[in-house]
Amino acid sequence: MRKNFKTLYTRDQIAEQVCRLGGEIDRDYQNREILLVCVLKGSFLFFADLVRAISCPLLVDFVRMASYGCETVSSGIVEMRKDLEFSVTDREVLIVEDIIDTGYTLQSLFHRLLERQPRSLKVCTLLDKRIDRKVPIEADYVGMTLEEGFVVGYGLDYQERYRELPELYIFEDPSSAGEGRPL
Ligand SMILES: O=P(O)(O)OC[C@H]1O[C@H](OP(=O)(O)OP(=O)(O)O)[C@H](O)[C@@H]1O
Ligand code: HPA
Ligand SMILES: [Mg+2]
Repeated sequence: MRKNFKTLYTRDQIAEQVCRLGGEIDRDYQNREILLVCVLKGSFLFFADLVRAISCPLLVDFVRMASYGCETVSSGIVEMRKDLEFSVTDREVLIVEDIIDTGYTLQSLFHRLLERQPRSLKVCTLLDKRIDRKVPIEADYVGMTLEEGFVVGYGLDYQERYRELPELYIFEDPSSAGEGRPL
């Protein structure tokens, strides 16, 4: 293992939480159709696993939000680079995020979708990092809480790298980006 990657959650630990979340969502939606919204890019692997852990009927759609660029600190300016294709009006909508950190990304998306008058609007996040939260926004379904650190792997990036790693890691040394990968 390279010293700049510290394992946060293994594949099995992630799978266990995804399975739990799928069960909670099934219990709450009671077989009603859900429009699941994948927040690209970071959520793509979590989303792909979560849809297969849910038994309710569902539709999938994708938005692209971005605020971090190449930094590990949010710019606070959230761009919607790709909108949904489905209308959310009168649908049961569930936003699927990989991580809530400052909350700026989710807040921006949540308010945009709320204006379109969904029947319900909820949030599921794999990781909830509360320490740097700048706006009061909470998820309805949380995989794991995170105390501190910048996370990569399982969809999450640092400067667009490491999304493909199957586990979640704390990335300890941004200055070494690109030099190594966990072995
Ligand atoms: O709560 P916040 O501080 O807003 O941070 C969370 C968001 O930041 C990351 O997206 P990013 O802007 O890096 O785009 P990406 O998903 O393409 O990596 C992450 O995937 C979340 O969507
Ligand atoms: O810890 C993180 N990792 C990757 N992207 C992020 N965006 C906000 N926080 C993070
Ligand atoms: Mg990112």
